[in-house]
Amino acid sequence: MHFDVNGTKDDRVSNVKRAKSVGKANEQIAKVVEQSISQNHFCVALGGDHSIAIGTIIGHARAHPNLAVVWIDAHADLNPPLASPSGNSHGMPVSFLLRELVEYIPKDLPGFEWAKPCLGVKDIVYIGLRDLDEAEKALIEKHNILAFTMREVTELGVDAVVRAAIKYISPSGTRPIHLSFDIDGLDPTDAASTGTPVPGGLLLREGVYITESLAATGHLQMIDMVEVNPTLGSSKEQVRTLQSACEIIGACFGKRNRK
Ligand SMILES: N[C@](CCCC[B-](O)(O)O)(CCN1CCCCC1)C(=O)O
Ligand SMILES: [Mn+2]
Ligand SMILES: [Mn+2]
Ligand SMILES: [Mn+2]
Repeated sequence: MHFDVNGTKDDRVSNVKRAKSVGKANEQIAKVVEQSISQNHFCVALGGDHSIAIGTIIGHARAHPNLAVVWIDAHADLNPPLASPSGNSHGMPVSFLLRELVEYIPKDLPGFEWAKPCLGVKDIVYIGLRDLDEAEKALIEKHNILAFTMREVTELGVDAVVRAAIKYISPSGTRPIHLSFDIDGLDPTDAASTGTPVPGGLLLREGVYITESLAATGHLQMIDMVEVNPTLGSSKEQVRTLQSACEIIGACFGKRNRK
C-alpha cells in the first residue's frame, strides 16, 4: 500500500505505480516550466525520475507549441502504461506526450486529468538507445520514429548523427528544442550512479558534443538532466556521474573545449 504526501491511498492504477503522486507532481512541474520559458529563461530540470519529462515537455510546449524534442537515453521510455513490464512511470513518459499514442493511455488515471499529448511522432528523435522493450520496438517501427541507437552512433559517428537529428527535427533551423537527457544514455564508465545503467553507451565526450551542437543552433531552450542517483555506486562513481551531468549542462551554454 502506498500513500501520497497527504496520506491518502496512492496505489498502482492501470499499471502505473503511484499514479496520483506522479501525475500531480508533473502538473506542478508543467506550470513552473511554462512560466519560466515564457519569461525567456533557459530552463534546467534536474531529476530524479525521467517521468518528470511529462511535466517539463508539456509545460515547455504550452509556451512553444512548435517544440521539437531530442531524447538522449539508453531506453525509449515509450511504454504505454498497460504495456509496461515494470509499472515504473520512468519507462512511460514519451507515451504520454505523443498524440498518435493517446488511445493507449488509460482515461481514468488519477492525477493525469490535465496531461494532454503535445508532440507528433515526427517531433522527437532518439539518440543512444540500446535497451528496448517489445512494445517500444513495435511502436518505433509502426510510427517510424527516428531513433539513432548506439549501433548507428558507432556506424555513422556522433557528428553525422547529431547533424541528421537536427536537420530532421528542425530543417529550417529555427524550431525551439527541448533536450531530455537521461544520464544513462552515457556509458556507465561515465555515469554509473543511475537506476538502470546499460553498457555500451555514449562517451561523455559524445554527450557533450551532441549538447554543444544543439546549443549551436541558438534554439536550445531547455534541458532535463535526469536519472542521476547519487545514492548509488561507489563514491568515485557518484563523483564521476555528477561531474558528467555538470559537463552536459555546461555544454548547453556553448563549447567547452574552447581553443
Ligand atoms: N523499459 C524499462 C526501463 C525504463 C528505464 C527508464 B529510464 O530510461 O528513465 O531510465 C525496463 C524494463 N525492463 C524489462 C525487462 C527486465 C528489466 C526491466 C521499463 O521499466 O519500462
Ligand atoms: Mn527512474
Ligand atoms: Mn529515461
Ligand atoms: Mn534510461
